[in-house]
Amino acid sequence: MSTYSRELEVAELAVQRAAILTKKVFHEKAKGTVSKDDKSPVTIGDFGAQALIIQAIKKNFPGDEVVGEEEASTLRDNHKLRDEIWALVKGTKLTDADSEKLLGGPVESVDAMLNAIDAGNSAGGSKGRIWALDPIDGTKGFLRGGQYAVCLALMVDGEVKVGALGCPNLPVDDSAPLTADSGMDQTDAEGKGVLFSAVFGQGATSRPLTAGGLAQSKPIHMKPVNDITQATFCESVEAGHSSHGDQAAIAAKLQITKPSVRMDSQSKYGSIARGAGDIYLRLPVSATYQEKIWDHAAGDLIVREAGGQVTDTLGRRLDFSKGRTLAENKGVVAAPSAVHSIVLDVVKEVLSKK
Ligand SMILES: Nc1ncnc2c1ncn2[C@@H]1O[C@H](COP(=O)(O)O)[C@@H](OP(=O)(O)O)[C@H]1O
Ligand SMILES: [Mg+2]
Ligand SMILES: [Mg+2]
Ligand SMILES: [Mg+2]
Repeated sequence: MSTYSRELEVAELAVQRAAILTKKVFHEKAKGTVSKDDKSPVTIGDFGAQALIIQAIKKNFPGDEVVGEEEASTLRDNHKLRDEIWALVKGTKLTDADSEKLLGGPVESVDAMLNAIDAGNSAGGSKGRIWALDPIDGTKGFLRGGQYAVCLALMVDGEVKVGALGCPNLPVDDSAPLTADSGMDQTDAEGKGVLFSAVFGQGATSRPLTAGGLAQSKPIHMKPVNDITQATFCESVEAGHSSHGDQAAIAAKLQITKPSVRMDSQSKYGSIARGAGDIYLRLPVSATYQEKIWDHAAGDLIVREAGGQVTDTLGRRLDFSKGRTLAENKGVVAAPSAVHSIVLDVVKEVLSKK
């Protein structure tokens, strides 16, 4: 067995199972949205997916820690919300019985569910085996029927070794043209739903996210950019997460005329890794915001294993060993290795003039 093959299998199946739950939530009218302290939304889908994934990790790798985005305190007070999530979690399993067994089976009780959610409380750091989990990345995209991703990565001694990204609303076809988030037309109909994954040193792959899809793994590679003026940029939909103005100035300096493709979540990393887009820029809007490790860990590895380079806007590799945030980084520049330095130079030039 190759290194981390069991971790990869568990990660892929756990992401696949969690995506069954998030899709179900999307198709129900009431998504059980609550606002967190920072005013960002969290839904019953985020909580349910976190519970299912941590359950699978703890059953398979009891000594591992998890840095998960969500925590259960709201649910301990709000029993209506808690019970809605429990009904979902209880009813979600993989259709393949052997795979379900590999994940360790169902969550046993409401209390076990709350405890699983709260087990995502690791402080992170540079020692040992720590998983980074974003049960729904791009919650705003999820709510509007756009892109979102179920994101899971294993870090060992602060370095990402395994990454899995489930993107229920991206096309399965790696060569499908990239389309900007445009709302309700991107729902998870047949033909939609892709799972990207990577193991350090072993390349990156994509496959259908749906049942049976795990056997259809294909290697993915970034597209060579022979003429930078023809490159396609991906950026956040939310102008508060990445500066659209700075992106436009950088594109103009590189003489890129194609409009950027705006999409929520780490689906941007997956899309450039398979050559549907070329460059992902995340340009800091606030001087104080620290990026969260769960928003980047899986995507960083998948892009690098597909032939890309990922740094921050100052050219430093993303450092996942600093705790729950990328405390030593500012923004993200992800591009094919051959053109990364060209893009980075222009990013530095534009940002230094501000
Ligand atoms: N001011 C800010 N700057 C950058 N990212 C931010 C931010 N505020 C929130 N985010 C993060 O942006 C993520 C979405 O990224 P994107 O814009 O690429 O879709 C959110 O993930 P969640 O949706 O999991 O909360 C959240 O963690
Ligand atoms: Mg969030
Ligand atoms: Mg996120
Ligand atoms: Mg999230």
